[in-house]
Amino acid sequence: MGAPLLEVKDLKVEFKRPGGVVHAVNGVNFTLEAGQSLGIVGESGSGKSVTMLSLLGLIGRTGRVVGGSAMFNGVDLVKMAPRELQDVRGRDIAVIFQDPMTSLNPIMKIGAQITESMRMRKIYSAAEAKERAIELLDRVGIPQPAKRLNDYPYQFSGGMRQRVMIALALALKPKLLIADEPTTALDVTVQAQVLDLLESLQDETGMAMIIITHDLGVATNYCDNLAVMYAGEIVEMTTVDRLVEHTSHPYALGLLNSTMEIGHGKTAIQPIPGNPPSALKVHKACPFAPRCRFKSSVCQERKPELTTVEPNHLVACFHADAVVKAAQQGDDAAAEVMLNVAQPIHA
Ligand SMILES: Nc1ncnc2c1ncn2[C@@H]1O[C@H](COP(=O)(O)OP(=O)(O)OP(=O)(O)O)[C@@H](O)[C@H]1O
Repeated sequence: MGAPLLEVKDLKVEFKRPGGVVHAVNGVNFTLEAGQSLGIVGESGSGKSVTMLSLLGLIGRTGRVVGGSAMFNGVDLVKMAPRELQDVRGRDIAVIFQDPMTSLNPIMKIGAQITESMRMRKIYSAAEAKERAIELLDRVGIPQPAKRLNDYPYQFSGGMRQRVMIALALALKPKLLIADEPTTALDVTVQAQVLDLLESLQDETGMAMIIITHDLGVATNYCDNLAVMYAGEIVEMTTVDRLVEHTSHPYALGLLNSTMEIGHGKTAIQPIPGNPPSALKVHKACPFAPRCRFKSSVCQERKPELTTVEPNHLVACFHADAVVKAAQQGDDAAAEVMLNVAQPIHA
């Protein structure tokens, strides 16, 4: 097999701010094959967006990639000059955001916005670009596409604006589409329509897709693989089926149990107690330990590495076996299992 489409190794991103340094991404590793879809899930502030935005040079003036690499199609995105990166962005990698207005220009007709990138790169003549814009709007489900080319973004509903943004993102046939909370602002019915559209577009075009979401239900329904992030790190990564059946990190188990339709208990939502740690802190021990019912003294002494437990299944937890056992036995048994494995904590 050839090189993956995207290979991120030990990526570290920081922000400087008056109160100190924000350690937003603390050594993230993952690979994505062409045509695959990866869901990145985790609570707010876990570093999902910054991981992806840093690859595209979109972390502003205070953000800095302080370590690692991101090989995409044979080039390291992290080392690219801003102009080169701008060229990759849009052509090979497209991004869509929760709020389409961050990508759409409110004072420009959408036809001109969709054709702009095609004309700038001189791939299509003006007439061909217009034809393709109509084709794209039609494909994303905008009725009367030729007529709507002359409308401004405010003339579309939220769901329709998201479809326009998808058309814009697909204009140059990207190899990778990054969707950052693509449907969070939409109502549930429209959410499903937009996600179904993304899924069928991915099948048609063969592009790879990364969906960043705090909604595990969305990720399990629409992705091949999942990466669970906590405190700026990936703590578990595997296929959707394996994550549900062999959940091995206590945080991933907590996320599953807090999602009614897919949780192991399948009876009631069980929220994860406590709060995520401050991003100003550098972690020498397991960052999840303070919230973890599986913790033992080692978790407070050292940080677990992301380790391969099975082909295509990586976990960063000293007690992964106990978590799997507890998850498979159901939650009532979890505490009992832990009585057997946990050593006392010396605070
Ligand atoms: N421009 C910035 N300046 C300073 N800190 C930032 C900046 N952008 C993000 N951060 C911090 O980086 C950390 C990771 O943020 P990120 O947006 O990646 O989280 P997330 O998992 O995507 O959360 P959400 O779902 O809320 O977007 C957070 O602690 C956040 O406060």
